[in-house]
Amino acid sequence: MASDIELVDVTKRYGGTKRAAVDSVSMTIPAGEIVVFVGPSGCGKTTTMRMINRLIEPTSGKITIDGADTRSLDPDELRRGIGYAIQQAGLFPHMTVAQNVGTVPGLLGWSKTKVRDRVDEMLDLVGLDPADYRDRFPRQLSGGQQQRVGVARALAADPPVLLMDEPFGAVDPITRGNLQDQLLRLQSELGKTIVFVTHDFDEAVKLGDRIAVLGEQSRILQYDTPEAVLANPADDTVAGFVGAGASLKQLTLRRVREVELGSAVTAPQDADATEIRRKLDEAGREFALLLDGRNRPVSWVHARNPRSRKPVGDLVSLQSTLQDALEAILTEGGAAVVTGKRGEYVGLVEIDTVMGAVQQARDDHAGAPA
Ligand SMILES: Nc1ncnc2c1ncn2[C@@H]1O[C@H](COP(=O)(O)OP(=O)(O)OP(=O)(O)O)[C@@H](O)[C@H]1O
Repeated sequence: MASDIELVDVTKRYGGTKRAAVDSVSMTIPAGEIVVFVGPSGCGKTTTMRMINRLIEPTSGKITIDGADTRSLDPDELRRGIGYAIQQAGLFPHMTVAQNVGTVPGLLGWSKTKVRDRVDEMLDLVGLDPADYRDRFPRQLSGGQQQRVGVARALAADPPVLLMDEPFGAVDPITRGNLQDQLLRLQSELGKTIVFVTHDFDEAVKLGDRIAVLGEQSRILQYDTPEAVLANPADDTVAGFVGAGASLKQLTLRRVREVELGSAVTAPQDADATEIRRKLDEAGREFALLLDGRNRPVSWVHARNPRSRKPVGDLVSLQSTLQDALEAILTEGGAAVVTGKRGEYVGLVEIDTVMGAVQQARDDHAGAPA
């Protein structure tokens, strides 16, 4: 279950300020997508997001969720239908994990057993063993665990809409990466409409189905898919946000399974030198990939010296990104070896394929020069 969100000429002027914090923003957030607001500090991201659940009341303009004008709804009721996760999780310190996660279902009048089951289900979903964590207090959790509980709480009442304001801002980069992966996994099952605020353009690229790059007063500088924003930034400000390495970032968006794989000359690892040389001569290649009895890559051999073998190091899977493949190509030299579900050899990613993918993204999104 997911809902469209529509903002029409939404403006927020805080009391006592001359300039609007958010000036006449209009946008549609499609049902079931993750839309990321990214922009500099103070540009109005949080204000724009909080107007959706009326934690901040718009000065003018209209916001609808599934066509219903949010002004026509009771704010408390509206907020119960919208999950909300914020930086540092915002957990109630005097409540246990279970009480935190169960807050909204409790307010909605669910029975005790139903709330308890739901809490356990949500903790499982975000990778925390309920038996271990249910009765802890927030201070007894790491930063990353608190963030997970924050996400579990936001999801507990199964709201069609989720607002996430820098929810992973306060954790180290590795935990942050794990939390992002987990959110993407959850979203592939849940298909919520998610509005996500971040300062971090790389996070926006990773998570967003679409990115709204916001400037001063939440002016929308560009609203498009990450691929399109990277390949063709709308103006210099957006280009500045994209930063250096746009091509490398493009590669994080493409998976190995999406490109045509090359093939290596292969031989069983116990093949003799003459046999290997014959195969290489036939194919006009220099290197052969030796496989074990279950077709798993073991080592590379060179035609000139078939007895000296170089173990295969970095492998990539069909799920890996092309950036992972490039990394493997650079460390391994030559090509990245791709393996399937059971570790079996399925093909190679070569450097030309990687370069072709970057070029293709540019061609696909080539617009009028900004
Ligand atoms: N309660 C308030 N009263 C007056 N001005 C406010 C208030 N809250 C925010 N502002 C101003 O509104 C503008 C937008 O703030 P907002 O928090 O929405 O920006 P943001 O893009 O989320 O920033 P950050 O990334 O730093 O969190 C800022 O200039 C801020 O100073």
